[in-house]
This record gives sequence, C-alpha cells and structure tokens, in this order.
Amino acid sequence: MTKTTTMLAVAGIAVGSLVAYAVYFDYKRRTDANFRKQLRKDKKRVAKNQASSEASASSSGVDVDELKHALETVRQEEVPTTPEEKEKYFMAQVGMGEQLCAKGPTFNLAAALCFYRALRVYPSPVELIVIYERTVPPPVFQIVMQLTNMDVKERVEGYYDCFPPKAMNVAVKTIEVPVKDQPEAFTKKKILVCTKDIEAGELIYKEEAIVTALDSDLQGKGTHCNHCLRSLDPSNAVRPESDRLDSAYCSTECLDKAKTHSQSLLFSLDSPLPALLAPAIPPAARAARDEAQQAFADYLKKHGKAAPQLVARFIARQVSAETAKMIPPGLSGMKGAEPVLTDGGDYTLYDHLERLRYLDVTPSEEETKILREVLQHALPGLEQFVTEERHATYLGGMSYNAFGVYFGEGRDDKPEPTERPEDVEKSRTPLGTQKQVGVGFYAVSSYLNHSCMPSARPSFDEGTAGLHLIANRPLKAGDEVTVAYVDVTQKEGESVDESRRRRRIELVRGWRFACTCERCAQESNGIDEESAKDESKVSDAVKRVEGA
Ligand SMILES: C[S@@+](CC[C@H](N)C(=O)[O-])C[C@H]1O[C@@H](n2cnc3c(N)ncnc32)[C@H](O)[C@@H]1O
Repeated sequence: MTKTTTMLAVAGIAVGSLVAYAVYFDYKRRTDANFRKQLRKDKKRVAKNQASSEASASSSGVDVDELKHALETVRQEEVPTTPEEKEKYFMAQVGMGEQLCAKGPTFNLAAALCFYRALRVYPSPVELIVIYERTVPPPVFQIVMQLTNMDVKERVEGYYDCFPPKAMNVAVKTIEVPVKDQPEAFTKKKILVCTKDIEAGELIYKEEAIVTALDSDLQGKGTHCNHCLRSLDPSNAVRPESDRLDSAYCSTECLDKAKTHSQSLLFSLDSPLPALLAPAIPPAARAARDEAQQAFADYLKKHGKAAPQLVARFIARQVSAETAKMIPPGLSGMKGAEPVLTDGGDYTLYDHLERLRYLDVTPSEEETKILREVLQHALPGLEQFVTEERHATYLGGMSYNAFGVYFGEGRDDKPEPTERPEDVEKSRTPLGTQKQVGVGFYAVSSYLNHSCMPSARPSFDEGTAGLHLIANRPLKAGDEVTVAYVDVTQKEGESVDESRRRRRIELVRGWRFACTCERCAQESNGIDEESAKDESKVSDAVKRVEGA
C-alpha cells in the first residue's frame, strides 16, 4: 500500500531488464491469446464483486463512459521509446499513483490511470497486475482492471474495423454455414467479400507478402531474388558478403529489406538490432551463432520445405517491427520494418496470424530445437518465445495459408517430389505447386476461400511476390471473393468425375476440408460408383483430421 511496496516488488522482477526484445515480449504478451486468457482468469478471481464493464456504472464508482474517455486520453499520450525513458516513466507513474491513492476516493480514477500508464510500458504486464493486486488499494485496482479489460476487448473487437485497409476493396465477413449431416447445426466461417462492384479482369487489390521463401531447389542458385522472388540473371545478382543461404538479390533495395526483416537475424552474423540498441557480441558467442545458423540452413536444405523458413522469417520480422518502434524516427535505418496492414489501430504482426485458421501439425523436436538455438544466439531470451505449442501454431499457420508465387504460366523445371503425396508441402497455387518458384504469406489473401469455380485469381504481374488479385467475372459489392487453391482445370483426357476427384483429394491433402463449392455440388449429381468410393475416402479423411 505504500510506495515502497509496489516499487520493491517490481524492482525484484524486471525493471532492470528493459532491453529491446523484452519490450517485444511485452507487446506480444499483451496482445496474445494466453495473455487475454490470463486476464479473464484474473478478472474472475480478482473482481468477484465487480459489475461487468458493460454496465452503466461500475462497482468502483466510476461511470463506464468516463472510463472510456479516460482510456482514450491515455491512448493518445505518447509512450516513451527508449528503455531508460520507459523505466523513468514507469517509476514516475507508480509514484504518482501511490500519492494520489493516499488522497482519498475522489482521486481513485486519477490514481488508477497512473498505474495503468505504468502497465503500458512494463515488460511483464501479467506479473505487474499480480503485484498491483497485492499493493494497490482494491477500489483503485478494480479501475485498473476495468481499463485493462476495456482496452484488450476494444483491440480484439475493433480489429476487423481496421483490417483489411478500406483501399483494398475487400472486407472480412463472418457467416454461418450448416454442418453436414447435422440438421440445424451451424458453424461460423470467415469469407472475404468485395466492398464495391468490380469488372471482370479488374484488379481488386494488390498485396505484398509479409514473408517469402524460395523453393529449396532454387536456393543459392542466384536465379531468383531471395526477397521478392523475381527472376534474375545470376551474373547481375547482388550477393551479400555473409549469408548462410548463399542468397542473391535483384537490387540493393531488396537486400536491405531482407536484412532488416529477417536475414540479419537468421542467416548472417550481422547484428539483428540496429546499432543504437545492439549489444557488443563476444567472439565465442559469434561462433555459437554461426554454428546454430549452419544447423538451421542444413535442416532447411535437407527437408526442402518452405514452411519452417516462413515461420523463422515471420518471428524475425516481428522482432524487427517491434524494435523499429523503439527507435526515434529518422535514426533507425530500419525503413520498411513495420508493415502497414491496417487503417490505424495498434496491431502487431501477430494479430494478423492469430486470427487465421491453421493446420494441426506437430513440428519435430529437432526443428523446434534448431529454431530456438538460432534465435537464442541472435538475441538471448528470444528462444523463450518458441514453445512447442507456439511453434506448432506458427508452422500450422504458414502451412495452411501460404500462396505459391509463379510467373506467367509457371515453371516446368521443379524436381518431382519423392515423398508420399500426402507429405508433399502444399501452397495455394491455381496452376499447381510444381509451377511455383517459392511461397509468400499474405495477411489479407489468407482469408480467401477456395472454389473450383473461383471468382478471382492471384497474379504476379510485376514479376515479384506482390500478389495482384484479379476478378474472373463481374463482382457486386458484398459478393464473396474466392480463388482456386489447386489446379481446377479439367485436364485433357480427364473425365468430369476424375477432375472432381483429383481436386477434392488435393484439397483434403493440403487443407483438410471437403470442398462445398457450387461446381463440386453440381458435378456430384452424375457421380459414378468409382467416384462415390473416393468421395467417401475424402469424407473419411476430413473426419479423421477434423475429429483428431
Ligand atoms: C484459409 S481458410 C479461409 C478462411 C476460413 N474460411 C475462416 O473461416 O477462417 C481455409 C478454410 O476455409 C474453409 N474452406 C475454404 N474453402 C472452402 C470450400 N470450398 N469448401 C469448404 N470449406 C472451405 C476450410 O475449412 C478451409 O480449411
């Protein structure tokens, strides 16, 4: 209840460790599902008598509108950027909060706002809430919890107001669809719809990939840019001095972006942090980092899959985006580190991944260990971020949502896979994965559902991983936009049934769903006995994976 109590409790935990990536963790925890779960638990445990934050007047005696207004005001305030400033700010706010507490109930809201401000810059918000519970007078603590819950709730619920950006002409809509064989049961599904009328052949939007990975047979050859995937003349390629993947780039601009986003952290001995924040690396640590990166590069080469690389790059890009926020504008040299994916709102890259569907996959222990070591040797502490569970979510998210990048009619020189068909890595590629040069993960396009009669198609017209979504037919505002995840053309010599069966089996293998599109429904009418057997295999496979 005194200044010393909170300050001492806090000092014992982490005030001294406000380094770059600690703030990154802070940011993540604040926004991730586990943190929100924890908050809900805390809310139940702590605020037993607290009226719902939706109620017009709260048990803390502060009107909800007043709280909302206060929250908005705090949100508008600038948060200090450097670790030292944050620490100073934190101490000042806690000190002021405690002084205001002593002045009596009239100052409860003002006191709570101080504690809330301190929470915003503290590296371990959950721990701090637990400390507050012990040290802050209950009525003030209740208000801090209300502010925190309100903030998290608004962030979660407001996401689809800001995303996708309005200029992209699409919106995410949640619809209810009937569950097969269960009359009157419905399930929720997200679809992407147009927000304006579009002509056939018109560009709906263009989207840059958040992360890309070249197909493994092209890695190191110098025929494609490692960042934008553009075709290159190897003799003109830009080659970095130190690069674990022997990467080539089409320009110094792509090289710089790649370094900023992920290459420096994962595949080179450069500092993963900008000079302003970078700690000096002792020679022994350098050697260990080199070894960890070599093991990761060997792993990627041996397994030939893109998803583990996309995962690593996505994590690295989160680090880069969060560290860029900590550096005063103009000083960072990290231009482009933070992708702008929303119309305002304070969302992180993780917000975009978290809401997507993902495949239920289990990364090998070896893969998790290798990735953790690469991260640990780049920034000690970062490895804590890759728990088995989180790694599985990332890997499942990338495997499920990646799009194949292909140019023109695609390529014909990709080595035929040697694995069992069900083990071949799939990406959404209307020409078939054999035609792609690599893959990209896209925040908006991840929401596109499949149709065997798609209303749109991805196109890589600029010869890079920049995805142009083109309408296949006229679309009205509100119509669903779909693409083909697999090659849906009926091949020469293939019957309607055979084509239907091929598509559906590929969809089950790659994305584990039985296609419910209009064309599949139409073509099921004349289904023959042989196809019916395959169809039950599709249903069984889906049941197996969905029931698992
Ligand atoms: C990447 S997600 C697309 C967004 C997703 N609809 C959602 O609700 O988040 C792909 C998933 O959507 C569903 N889906 C997409 N296209 C479908 C189709 N043609 N038929 C049935 N389900 C489909 C499947 O569950 C599939 O696993």
